[in-house]
Amino acid sequence: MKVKICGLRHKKDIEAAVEAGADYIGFVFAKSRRQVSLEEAHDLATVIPTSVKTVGVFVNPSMADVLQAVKDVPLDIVQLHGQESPSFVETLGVPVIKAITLSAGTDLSTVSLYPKNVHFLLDAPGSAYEGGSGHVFDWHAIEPKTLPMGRVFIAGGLNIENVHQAVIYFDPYGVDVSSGVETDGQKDVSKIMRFIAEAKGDK
Ligand SMILES: O=C(O)c1ccccc1N[C@@H]1O[C@H](COP(=O)(O)O)[C@@H](O)[C@H]1O
Repeated sequence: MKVKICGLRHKKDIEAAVEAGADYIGFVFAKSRRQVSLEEAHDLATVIPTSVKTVGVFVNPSMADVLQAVKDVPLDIVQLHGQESPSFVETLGVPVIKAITLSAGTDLSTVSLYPKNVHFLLDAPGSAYEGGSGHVFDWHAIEPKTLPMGRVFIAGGLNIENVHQAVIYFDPYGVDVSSGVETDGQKDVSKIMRFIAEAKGDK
């Protein structure tokens, strides 16, 4: 099971996540209380080994901004959390995780319109920002077999208590967390380590 820890802003948290076995480290460039600048992400990325992928999170960015970040940080993958179209993703030409926010009436048939190498991330709708709300979407509104689960990350309100259930229910490619590994709005190293162990089943 792949694990992405998102919204990291301090080297000590990144080092703990890498040490515990995180596969992806996410930097939020979108408007958020977790937002980092390109310069900050570049400095933070110096403690990430090449075996761990760096992911930049954007909401409806310009192509130029994304490509600048890919080059400057550098980023391995771009996570698009807005209404970015299949043609935007195709033209971008870099590895993409496309977020799909799930609420009543979300049309999942759009998934098939994106390039076949795109990964998807299922998330709850945002509240203050476009993501990272800590809210869980209605898992049972989704029939896992209708989605390419080998290319899907589950996100949205995951934490130490529910991540094992999410892994069993969806059997996804990976899981993704931000709020659930925080205490009082700050990343919590102990929660990061326990989350990764729970997700990977090596408690
Ligand atoms: O984390 C944010 O602040 C954020 C802001 C804007 C778009 C996406 C964002 N985060 C992504 O949302 C998922 C779910 O977050 P949570 O675990 O429910 O807090 C997170 O993993 C990020 O990929």
